[in-house]
Amino acid sequence: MANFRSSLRPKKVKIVEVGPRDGLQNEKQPISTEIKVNFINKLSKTGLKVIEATSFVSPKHVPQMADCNEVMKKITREPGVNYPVLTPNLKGLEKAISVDVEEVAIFGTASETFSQKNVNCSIEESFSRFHEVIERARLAGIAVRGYISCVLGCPYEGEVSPEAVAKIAERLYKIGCYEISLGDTIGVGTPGSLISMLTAVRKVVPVERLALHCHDTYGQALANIYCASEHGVRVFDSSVAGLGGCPFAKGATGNVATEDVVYMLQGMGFHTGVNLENLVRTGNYISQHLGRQNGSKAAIALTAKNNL
Ligand SMILES: CC(C)(COP(=O)([O-])OP(=O)([O-])OC[C@H]1O[C@@H](n2cnc3c(N)ncnc32)[C@H](O)[C@@H]1OP(=O)([O-])[O-])[C@@H](O)C(=O)NCCC(=O)NCCSC(=O)C[C@@](C)(O)CC(=O)[O-]
Repeated sequence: MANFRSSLRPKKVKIVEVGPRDGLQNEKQPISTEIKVNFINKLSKTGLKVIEATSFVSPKHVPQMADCNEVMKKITREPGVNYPVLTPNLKGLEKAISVDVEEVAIFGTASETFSQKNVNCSIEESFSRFHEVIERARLAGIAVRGYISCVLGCPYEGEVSPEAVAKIAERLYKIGCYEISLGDTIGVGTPGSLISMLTAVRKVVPVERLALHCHDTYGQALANIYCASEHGVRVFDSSVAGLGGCPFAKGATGNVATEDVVYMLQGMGFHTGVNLENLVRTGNYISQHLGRQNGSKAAIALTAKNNL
């Protein structure tokens, strides 16, 4: 009976909403702090439990995130919702601590050239920074997530081997990242390349500690997420309305749209905790402010069907 009951319980997935950070970081038009704060506050009412709010990086490198302090001070933090931020170094972490963040993310890559373009240092140098961040975060009681970019291809070096990704994943895990997010930064991966990479990474990091972060440049993101879910991954990063792209990855387009991910996962029987209609309204809100159509197919369909 117990087994029968547990088989009826919906399987849980965690959605990490990266719209306010990955989604907006590459926007060339100025977006006011007020709009960002409204956007995050609306996301907070959708049932999402993790909303990556901003990044504490150099404003010279990423001007759109220059208001990180104000954003963190002005948002209404809902109980039970986590608002992680990106911190590439100790300077970013100290600033994040000053506004009471509870979780940060460090970001590495398996491609030397991408590392230089993104954070202006080698992979090895980036790990020296990570050690400092992890040590300080531990003292402050702050959880640290680790990203790896270019896991299925690099805009500068092309193919990236699964072994190279596994090596970085293992290092991030061993230095104390509680979760490793595998980023297909330029959206080139297919279920074929994803399985090879995931197989290599799962040998060194437990699958419960892995997340998948897909950009949808080649339209493969949902197929990749489905495939990863069949291989045990239960954490998926996405951006509402399909916003996004990395300023240091030529040709990178938006993240997979959260509305599409939620629609698919709920259809597969996963419990996401997300109210899809509220999510669609929030995606429409930010899309209107950016002056473009919502990039989610599910959102466009539901907006028309339900008059949202
Ligand atoms: C990493 C650095 C800071 C190195 O930057 P740098 O120029 O090599 O370092 P620096 O230490 O010599 O500092 C240069 C200036 O930046 C300042 N600075 C230094 N650190 C900070 C900081 N934390 N916050 C604010 N200011 C900072 C520092 O004080 C100095 O200011 P100046 O003296 O010239 O006035 C820089 O290269 C940088 O900020 N890069 C931005 C990287 C970034 O945000 N990329 C996008 C996010 S990653 C991503 O999108 C991929 C992901 C995660 O989504 C997954 C995927 O899709 O693959």
